[in-house]
Amino acid sequence: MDPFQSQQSKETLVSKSPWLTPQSSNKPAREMRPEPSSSKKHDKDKGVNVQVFGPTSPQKDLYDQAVNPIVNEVFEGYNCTVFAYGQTGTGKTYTMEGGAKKKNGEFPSDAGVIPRAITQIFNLLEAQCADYSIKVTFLELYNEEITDLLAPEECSKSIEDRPKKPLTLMEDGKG
Ligand SMILES: Nc1ncnc2c1ncn2[C@@H]1O[C@H](COP(=O)(O)OP(=O)(O)OP(=O)(O)O)[C@@H](O)[C@H]1O
Repeated sequence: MDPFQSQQSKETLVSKSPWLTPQSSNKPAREMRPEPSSSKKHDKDKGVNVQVFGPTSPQKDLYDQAVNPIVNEVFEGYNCTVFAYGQTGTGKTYTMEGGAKKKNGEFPSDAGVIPRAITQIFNLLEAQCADYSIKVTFLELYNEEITDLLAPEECSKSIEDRPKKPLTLMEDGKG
């Protein structure tokens, strides 16, 4: 899955969409907020947009420090993006998807950002006893071509057998 690719140990970039963020003038920027005490060791990184974790950082630490606060901000009305990139084979898929499935309702230690974020979202919704609906899209952007990986007519076939169905890029009314 390439739209949410990440390199865990070298470059993991987490950002909000500033042009879509409501009430941004009333809110301090995320990187200027007080950090939890657990991230004291990253004091030197405060105020910078890109923070680097060491190569031995476990999936949970990366999630708790970099992504958990972003998901909370979604519930405050922000549009957020977890954007990750890196050279081929550096661990983007591993970081985002993780290496194994849930066992006995518990995440394995190598569960990635996506299952952890989905769990956090549903936990927050359940805690609010909210009526909610959730929409999910899963797009592949490869060689400047966008493909809808959840297109219904393709789901009956295995991934290898599915013909690529490119989507058309369109602008909204504001260009
Ligand atoms: N932090 C990690 N711990 C253990 N194994 C890892 C870690 N990061 C990556 N790997 C392993 O390294 C290999 C390459 O990782 P991965 O496929 O995630 O890279 P990628 O950046 O998505 O590659 P590509 O750009 O080619 O799709 C995989 O076998 C993955 O399981």
